[in-house]
Amino acid sequence: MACCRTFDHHPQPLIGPSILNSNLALLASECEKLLKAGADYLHLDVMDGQFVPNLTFGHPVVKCLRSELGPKPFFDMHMMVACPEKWIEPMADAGANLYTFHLEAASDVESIIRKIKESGMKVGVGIKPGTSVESVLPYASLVDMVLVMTVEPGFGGQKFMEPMMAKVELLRKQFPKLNLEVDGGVGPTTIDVCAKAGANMIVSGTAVINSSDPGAVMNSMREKVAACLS
Ligand SMILES: O=C(CO)[C@H](O)[C@H](O)COP(=O)(O)O
Ligand SMILES: [Fe+2]
Repeated sequence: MACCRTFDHHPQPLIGPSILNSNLALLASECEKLLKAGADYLHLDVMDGQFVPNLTFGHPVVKCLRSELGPKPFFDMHMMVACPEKWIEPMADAGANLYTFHLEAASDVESIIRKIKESGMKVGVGIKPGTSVESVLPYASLVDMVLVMTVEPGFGGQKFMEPMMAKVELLRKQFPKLNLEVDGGVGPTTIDVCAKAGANMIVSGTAVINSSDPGAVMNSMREKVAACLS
């Protein structure tokens, strides 16, 4: 099981299933199944209907999930919200471990990073497909993780955008110790390019959830990432 320690060392291969397309009415048991099958962390997609044209859940659900699952599982909050600063304290209080906001939604990036750190959570910053990698470079040394979106945020089950790998390559080259996450359309058919580009945190939704053997899918992706990191 991953924990905050993960972010204090050289990047590790970590698989974080996205529960977006799972049965949300059975959220806790779906998460338990994924953790038992070998998930390193849980990627929880928060959408507010403003930053993206879709709506999921917020901190009250995360708080209940924490209480159901106990203190161990690592919660990676993918905050697809228009006002990222608004939810920092509620998410920290709900038991979130990593708070990833979108650069496009932030008016004062450094202040948001500082507030997240003060709340005790790790910090991630994400960029949408249309956002240049150059725009995130000034913040890469201030955060624990950079998320490169490989689909337009808002929905699971979309097609992987391979041109985004150039962003991952550049970030890995300039920041060898940084955690780099890819999210969107990642699964057995797209993991190779992600691993070769240098991603170490792999979000995978439908490819894991729809598989008859989620554990095997996650293990195989982890091995591919590990082979490229070493
Ligand atoms: O952030 C997301 C969408 O905005 C999801 O994390 C992502 O789409 C995962 O699902 P899939 O692997 O099915 O694409
Ligand atoms: Fe996500």
